[in-house]
Amino acid sequence: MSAPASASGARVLVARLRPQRRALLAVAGLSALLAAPTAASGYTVARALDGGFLAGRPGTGLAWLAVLALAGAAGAVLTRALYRPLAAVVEPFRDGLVADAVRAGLGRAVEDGTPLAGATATQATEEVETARRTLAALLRGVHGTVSAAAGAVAGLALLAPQAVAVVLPFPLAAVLAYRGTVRTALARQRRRLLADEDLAEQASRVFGGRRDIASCAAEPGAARAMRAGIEASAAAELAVARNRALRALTPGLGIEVPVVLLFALAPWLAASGRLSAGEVAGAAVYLAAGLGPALYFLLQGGGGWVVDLLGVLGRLGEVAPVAAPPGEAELPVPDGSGGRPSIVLRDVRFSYGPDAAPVLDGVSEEIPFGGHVAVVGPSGAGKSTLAALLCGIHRPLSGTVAVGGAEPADGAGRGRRLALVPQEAYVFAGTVRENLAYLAPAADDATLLDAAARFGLDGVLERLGGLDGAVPAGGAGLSAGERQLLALARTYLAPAPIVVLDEATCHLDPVAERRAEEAFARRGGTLVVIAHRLSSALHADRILLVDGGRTVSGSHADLLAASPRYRELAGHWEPDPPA
Ligand SMILES: Nc1ncnc2c1ncn2[C@@H]1O[C@H](COP(=O)(O)OP(=O)(O)OP(=O)(O)O)[C@@H](O)[C@H]1O
Repeated sequence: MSAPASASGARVLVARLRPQRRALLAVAGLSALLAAPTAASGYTVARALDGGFLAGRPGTGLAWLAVLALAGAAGAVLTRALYRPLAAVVEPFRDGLVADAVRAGLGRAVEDGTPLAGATATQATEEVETARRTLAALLRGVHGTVSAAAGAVAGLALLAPQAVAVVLPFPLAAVLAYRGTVRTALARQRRRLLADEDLAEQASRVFGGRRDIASCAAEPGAARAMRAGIEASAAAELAVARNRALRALTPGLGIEVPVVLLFALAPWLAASGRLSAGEVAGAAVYLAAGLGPALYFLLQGGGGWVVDLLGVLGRLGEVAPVAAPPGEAELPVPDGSGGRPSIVLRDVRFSYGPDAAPVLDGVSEEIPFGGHVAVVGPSGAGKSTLAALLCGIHRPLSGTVAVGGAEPADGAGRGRRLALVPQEAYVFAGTVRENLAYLAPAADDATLLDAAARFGLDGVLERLGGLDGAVPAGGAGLSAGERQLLALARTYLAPAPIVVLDEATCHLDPVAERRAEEAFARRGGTLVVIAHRLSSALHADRILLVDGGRTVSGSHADLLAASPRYRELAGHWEPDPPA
């Protein structure tokens, strides 16, 4: 369990850090410069002792210590300069994770009808915040300690190459011992995250249903369920803490043991002429002040943070993938499904309340794959109700509705089977690209521009500043028609093979409406248009008249001949726009 978790956590980490490459390079560059003051530390101490204080030249010793102080000051200036690029890495990283978690939660809600519940909130807030805080702490710690460790090893190799072979195996052994505990740590951390999510889910169910719980006197059962969740979460937390305690022992092996060894051997090293007193002191400085903080950071703080970060990112990667959901290869619209019809309504009855008169009463229709159907009828006849039944917004009281072979409200991927454009076009704050590509995140710029051109959006794009132009919240500054065109182009790009336009062109002039319907007709797939103009109906393969709870369908000529209601409607419609 732990290996895939860490691998998927690492994938999310890489994917989310990739856009911040430049800031990361700045962090790495400044960190490399920070190695210099540490590399100088042991050497200056050795020279201060051997060439200064121990040689009876305190002035020289003080001068070397002044060099040490200057190196420390330079390190402080470099550390300060690091904070700007660090922020440029961490904040966009958090924003990206929040966007992934919210997008995935909404995607599940739209596609599978999974309600947006406590787990999504925990993912988008608690888990993302843990990831942000951990990454920030890691980067802050890593830049100083990695450079200090590199500086210490380089300095030690220059000052006392003989000491390197004696001293370095200890920190390496400590790292290996620590590594042995990581696998268990990852598994335990994942169990803790799942327990927290279960608890949040349980709490949102219990709090959401508290009135029902009170009215059924089900409080003891609800309390038992909550207690079980809390106990599971506490047990998982305890298991993580135990693992941490074990790991906390490893740094001593890496640093304290070799420092003691070095001092124990110092008389022999000095007497045999292998190391001077100053070099022993310098080597101890490298160990304690250079390698020591790095190892403590790695094994006590940073290593645990890596485990936490990979664990939490692994979990986020499971529920909120960074990669765009549908690839371009999945997008093409099927041109048929083994001869099965695209939409089937069988004896559908629907009313808005138990005592309300049915809006639809015994409707049976079949729409083939690739069909283009216009739904017409007098105001209040039930056209939008029919569209809502097709989309699974309402369920029939009796009878069945099947869309793309499945019940509209159920099943995974319903958003990939059918897309609805309602009369009120939804346009959100973001770029034009984000608005267009919302249902087809994998679409490239050329595809987006092509779709925009098909809907006559070139002028709008030019005005807003192209695909990167900003769309204000609610589409402020765009006309109702322009908002509809954006929503239509977005749906045009969607993978769904069945599209329902519910008066989605009502704010367009007849020419723009015609262009939009032609674009959808050429796109392929099944098109159901709730029409408000005769021209829309005339361009469809089939017209479906909703009237008095029933439907009649046929061609324009069929309906003119058979239906007085249709003749009446056709008489009131605007004439066709001039060609
Ligand atoms: N949420 C609702 N609750 C109760 N009744 C509703 C609801 N929505 C629609 N109705 C009623 O159901 C009937 C059908 O409404 P619907 O909106 O489907 O008609 P329509 O043919 O789309 O009308 P229009 O062309 O005016 O948009 C109407 O009598 C309407 O008042």
